[in-house]
Amino acid sequence: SYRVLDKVHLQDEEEFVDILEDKRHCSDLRFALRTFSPPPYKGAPACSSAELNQAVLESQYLRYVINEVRLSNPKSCNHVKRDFEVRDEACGIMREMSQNLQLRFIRLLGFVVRKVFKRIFSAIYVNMEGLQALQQATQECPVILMPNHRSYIDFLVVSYILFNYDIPMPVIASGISLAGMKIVGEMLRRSGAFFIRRAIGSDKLYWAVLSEYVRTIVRKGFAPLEFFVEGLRSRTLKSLPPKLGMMNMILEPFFKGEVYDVTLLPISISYDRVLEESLLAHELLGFPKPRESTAGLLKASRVLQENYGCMHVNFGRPLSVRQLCEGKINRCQYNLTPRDLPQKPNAEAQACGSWLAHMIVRLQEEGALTSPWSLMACVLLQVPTAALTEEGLLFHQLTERTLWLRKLALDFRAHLNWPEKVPDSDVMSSTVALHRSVVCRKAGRVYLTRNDELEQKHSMEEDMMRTAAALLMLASYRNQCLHVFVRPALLALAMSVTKSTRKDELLTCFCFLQEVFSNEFVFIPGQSAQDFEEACSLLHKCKAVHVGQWEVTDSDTEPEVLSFLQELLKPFIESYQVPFIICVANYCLQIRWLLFGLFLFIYFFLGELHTYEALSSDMQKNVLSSLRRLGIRP
Ligand SMILES: CCCCCCCCCCCCCCCC(=O)SCCNC(=O)CCNC(=O)[C@H](O)C(C)(C)COP(=O)(O)OP(=O)(O)OC[C@H]1O[C@@H](n2cnc3c(N)ncnc32)[C@H](O)[C@@H]1OP(=O)(O)O
Ligand SMILES: O=C(CO)COP(=O)(O)O
Repeated sequence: SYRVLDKVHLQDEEEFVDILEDKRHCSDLRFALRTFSPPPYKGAPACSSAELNQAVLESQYLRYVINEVRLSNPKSCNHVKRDFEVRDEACGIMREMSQNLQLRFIRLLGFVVRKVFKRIFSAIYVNMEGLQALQQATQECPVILMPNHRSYIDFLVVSYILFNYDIPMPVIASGISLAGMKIVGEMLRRSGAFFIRRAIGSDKLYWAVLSEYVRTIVRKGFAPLEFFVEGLRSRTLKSLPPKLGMMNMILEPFFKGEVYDVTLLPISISYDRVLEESLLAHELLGFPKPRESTAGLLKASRVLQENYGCMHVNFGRPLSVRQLCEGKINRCQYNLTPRDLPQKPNAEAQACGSWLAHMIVRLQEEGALTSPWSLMACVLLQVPTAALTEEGLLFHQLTERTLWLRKLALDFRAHLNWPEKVPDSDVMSSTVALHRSVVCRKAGRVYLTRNDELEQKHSMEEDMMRTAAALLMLASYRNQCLHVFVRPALLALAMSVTKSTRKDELLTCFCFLQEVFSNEFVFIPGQSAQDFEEACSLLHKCKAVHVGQWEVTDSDTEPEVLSFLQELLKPFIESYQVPFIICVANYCLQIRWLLFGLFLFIYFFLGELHTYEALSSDMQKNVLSSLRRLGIRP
C-alpha cells in the first residue's frame, strides 16, 4: 500500500515528507498546544484585527468614497444620506467581512482537524524546501498564498501545515456562505477567514471596503494573505480560468509604490481521492449544491468512515511581482494622481493582473502530482461505456495501458506520485480498491461500479444517474492530469483535422482549438506560439512526430501516441460538436438557452452523443461561452 512509502520524490532534489508520520509520537493535544513562534514580518509586531479594521475605516481612500457615495444618492430619493449613515454602512460591511484571527481558535481547530486528517488520510506529503522558502519570504515581503481549489480540505490543510511549521497563520478570502454556519462560521472567522459576498455587482461602497481591506493587509504584510484565484472549488477537478478582482487588489499597492515587492506563492494540492467526489459529480448533473450549514457538516461525518488515500501539498517557489512585472508595467503613471483617490486599473494593469493570474494557475498545474488513478481514468474512459459496465476491462490490459501512459506522462514532464519500491501490480490493485465507489474488480476484470455492487436497490432512473455520476467522477479524475497532455493533444487533433503537415497551418488550427476550448483548459493569454512549440517538442521527445523547420510529420515509431491523445479529447469534441452544429444551423432561428440543454439530452439519448460528459452542466456552460466568444449566439 502507499503507506510503504514515507517519502516520495517529485524531482531529484525535491523531497516530500509525510507530516502525519509524527502522529505516532505526538498526541493531538500536544500538537494543538505546541509553542507557535513564527519569525515576525520585518521584525515588526503583528497587527491585531481591530487595528486592521481601524486602518481601513480611517483611510483617506474610504473617506473619499464615502463622500462620493453620499453625493451620488439619486436626486429622486427623498432622504439624502448623511455622511455618518454611509459611514455606518461601511462599518456594517466591515463587521460582516473582517477576520478576527486568534491563536486559541487555531489551536482548537488544529486539534479537530488533526484528528480528522489522521482518520481519513493515509499520508499528507509536503515538500520541505518549498516550506522553508515560504518561511523566509514571510519575513521579507507581503506574501500571497494561492492554492488550487478542489475541496474544503484545501484551506484546512494549508493552515494546518503553516501552524505545524511556525509560519505566520494566513488570513483567507472566503465566500460569505461559510459565515452563515452556526458557530462554525464564527470559528472560521477567528481562524483567519474574511468573508466576501458573492456577486458584488456594482455596489461601490462594498468594492471600496473590500479593496481597501485587501490592500491594507498587503501594505501591512503582517500575515500571508491566502485566496483561491479560481474563485470556487472546481467541480471537474480541472483548473478554472482565474478570477481577477482579488488579483488586481493585491497588485495595486505594488503598482503605486506602497510596498517594495509582493511575493506570490502558488500551491498545488493533489488528492488521491477527493472528499466531495460524489457531491461534485451530482452538482455537475444538475443537483443543487447543499447549503453550507453546521447541521450539514455534522451529517457529513460519515466521510470519516472512508479512506481517502494520500494528499500532496506542493509549495511552489516564491515569485517576485517586482521581477515578473519588469518591463510590463509603467509604474510612473501612478505618481500623477494622489494615491488615495480611487483609480480603476487601466488596461495595462488589467492585462498584467490577468497574465499573472493565468501564470499562477499554470504553475499550480505544473506543481500538481499525477496519481496512478488519474492515469487509469484516462485509460478506462477510452473504453466504450457499455463495455465498461457490462464486460469490463481485463485487469492486466488496464495495467499494461496504464504503465504505457505512465511512460508517456514522464516524457511530458509530469510529476508522478507513483510509489517507488512497490510492485506495479500492487499499486494498481490498491488504487482500484481505493476507488471502489467508481470501479470494482471481479474475476480479473475491472467494471464501472453499479448499485448491485454497493448492495443497494434502486429504480432504473437512479441506476442511470449512478452510472452517469460514476462516469463523471471518472472523467474528473482523468481531468486531474489533462494539463500534462493537453498541448500535445491539441496538436495531434490539429494534425488529424487539417491533414496538413505545414507548421503554419497547424499553428492556425492549434490557436483556433485553444480559443474554442479556452473555458475548458487554462492557457496563458498571448502564449499560443510557445504552447505550440512546447507541443511540438513533447511529441518529438516521445518520437510521435518529426519536427522540421516548416513541417511536422507523423513518425511510424510511436503511432499509438497520436491516436491516444486524439481519443483523450474526444469527449470534449463530441460535447461541443453537436451544439455547435445545432447553433450554427439555427443561427437565424435564435434558439433559446433552455432549449439548448434539452437538445443535448435528446441527442444523448438518441445515441448521437457517446459521451456522458455532455450531460455535465460545466461542459454545457463552457460550450455556451465558447459559442458566444466566437460570435455565434445560441
Ligand atoms: C491548525 C489548523 C487550523 C485550521 C484553520 C482553518 C482556517 C479556515 C479558514 C476558512 C477559510 C475558508 C476559505 C473558503 C474558500 C472560498 O470560499 S473560495 C471563494 C472566495 N474567494 C474568491 O473568490 C477569491 C477570488 N475571487 C475574486 O478575485 C473575485 O474577483 C471577487 C473579488 C471575489 C469578486 O468576484 P465577482 O463579484 O464575481 O467579481 P468579478 O467577476 O471579479 O468582477 C465583477 C465586476 O466588478 C468589477 N470590479 C472588479 N474590481 C472592482 C473594484 N475594485 N471596484 C469596482 N468594480 C470592480 C469588474 O470589473 C467586473 O465588472 P464587469 O467586467 O463584469 O463589468
Ligand atoms: O465557498 C467555497 C469554499 O470553499 C467555495 O465555493 P464553492 O462551494 O462554490 O466551491
